[in-house]
Amino acid sequence: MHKPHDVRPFALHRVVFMGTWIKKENDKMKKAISILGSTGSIGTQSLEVARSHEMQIYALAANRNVDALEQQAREFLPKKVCIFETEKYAELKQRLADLPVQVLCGMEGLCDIASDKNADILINSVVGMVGLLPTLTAISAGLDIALANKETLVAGGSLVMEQAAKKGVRIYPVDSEHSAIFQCLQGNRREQLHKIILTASGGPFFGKTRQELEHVTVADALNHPNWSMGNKITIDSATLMNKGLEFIEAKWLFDLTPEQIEIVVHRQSVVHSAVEYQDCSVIAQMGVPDMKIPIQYALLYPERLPCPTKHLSLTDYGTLTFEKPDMETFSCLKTAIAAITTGGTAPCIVNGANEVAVAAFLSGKIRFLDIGALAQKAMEMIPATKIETYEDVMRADTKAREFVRNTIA
Ligand SMILES: NC(=O)C1=CN([C@@H]2O[C@H](COP(=O)(O)OP(=O)(O)OC[C@H]3O[C@@H](n4cnc5c(N)ncnc54)[C@H](OP(=O)(O)O)[C@@H]3O)[C@@H](O)[C@H]2O)C=CC1
Ligand SMILES: CC(=O)[C@@H](O)[C@H](O)COP(=O)(O)O
Ligand SMILES: [Mn+2]
Repeated sequence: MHKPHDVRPFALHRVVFMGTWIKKENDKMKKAISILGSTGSIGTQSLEVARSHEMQIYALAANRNVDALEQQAREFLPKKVCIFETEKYAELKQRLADLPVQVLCGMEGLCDIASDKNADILINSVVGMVGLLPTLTAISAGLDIALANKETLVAGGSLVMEQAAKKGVRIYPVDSEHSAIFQCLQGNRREQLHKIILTASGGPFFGKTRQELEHVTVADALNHPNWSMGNKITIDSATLMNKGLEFIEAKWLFDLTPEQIEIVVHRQSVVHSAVEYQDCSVIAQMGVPDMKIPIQYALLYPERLPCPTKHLSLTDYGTLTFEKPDMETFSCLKTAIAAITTGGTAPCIVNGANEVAVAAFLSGKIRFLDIGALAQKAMEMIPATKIETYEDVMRADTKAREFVRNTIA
């Protein structure tokens, strides 16, 4: 590995050429960003936002997509690049040999980037609870986080929020609903909040019966009506586990009780969520369904600059609809709410079971309804325990994964 670069490249005013850093004094828009999960749906849209505001990219990380990572490294000239899969390290290093970039790998590499305060903010957009340790590492280092990786909060929300508060680290929500809630909370008194209204699209199977869901295919489940996203979250949207994970994410981000969270199915995904205050005023955040809006808000908060997306035309929609979710057919939602009501490691168990079950569904090993059944069974069979440390979370996650693997085998 070559010698790391100047460790304080952003401290001074510099205007630089040919791939070195541009940092203008007093220019708050020109943030330096590190992205974990840069090759995914959120990662690439984050880079679009960064490109449109000429932000600096300090570091990039992916799982195993060497082609995309190489291309991103050539365009954005980061100081550090990490590939999680160690078997891909030598190839990436060789491909980037002509660039002044430090190439890292594995969890060590992710945590190196997460703790590097040459960046102003870390976007955590990896998929799965593998994102928890980098999140905790960024918090220990005192680095602010734009958090898309909801599994981090589902599995270890108590640890994350406690440590962020202790360190004074800001966690900006990227998830569209949570960004909406965060936006609706601005300028109002938190103690006067009555409840939040978390909207759900209902996914591709809205209105279907369990019998109709028995033989749906992977392609059917990946056909989300409004959003183009990575495979795992798209399946979660189809089972409504995504809304269950978001219920738990909202609980931790905004310090709510389960009773303060209402889920409403809103098929158009235009109202991204709403909050109701004690005076019965409901404030909603709306916009076209495009993740670049919440990503940009997280990165530029509190600024509201032009975003590379479309303006919302309400008359193009005409009608916006709101309905109750069907928790009997979409049992994942019920299971996730039961898990956070139980507390401790229960949400982590449901999350771990769901991650393995979704992967099994995507590879054709189980059927669609098995996902919810496995998550529920894991929660029933594995006793929930208190979370005091990261190891407590990891133990529960491992048990849940083993349980599902053994049940499927
Ligand atoms: N997509 C969306 O619109 C939304 C997503 N989210 C949340 O954001 C997160 C990311 O979702 P999305 O972008 O859709 O997912 P994708 O599957 O599109 O992308 C996942 C990204 O994470 C990388 N990755 C996976 N595992 C690791 C690892 N161990 N180490 C480093 N990188 C890793 C992947 O790399 P590689 O390409 O090499 O596999 C890829 O860059 C999820 O938690 C999701 O729930 C939240 C709201 C909306
Ligand atoms: C874009 C985003 O934030 C997703 O989490 C979205 O919410 C998925 O849609 P569902 O409402 O169908 O889960
Ligand atoms: Mn969401």
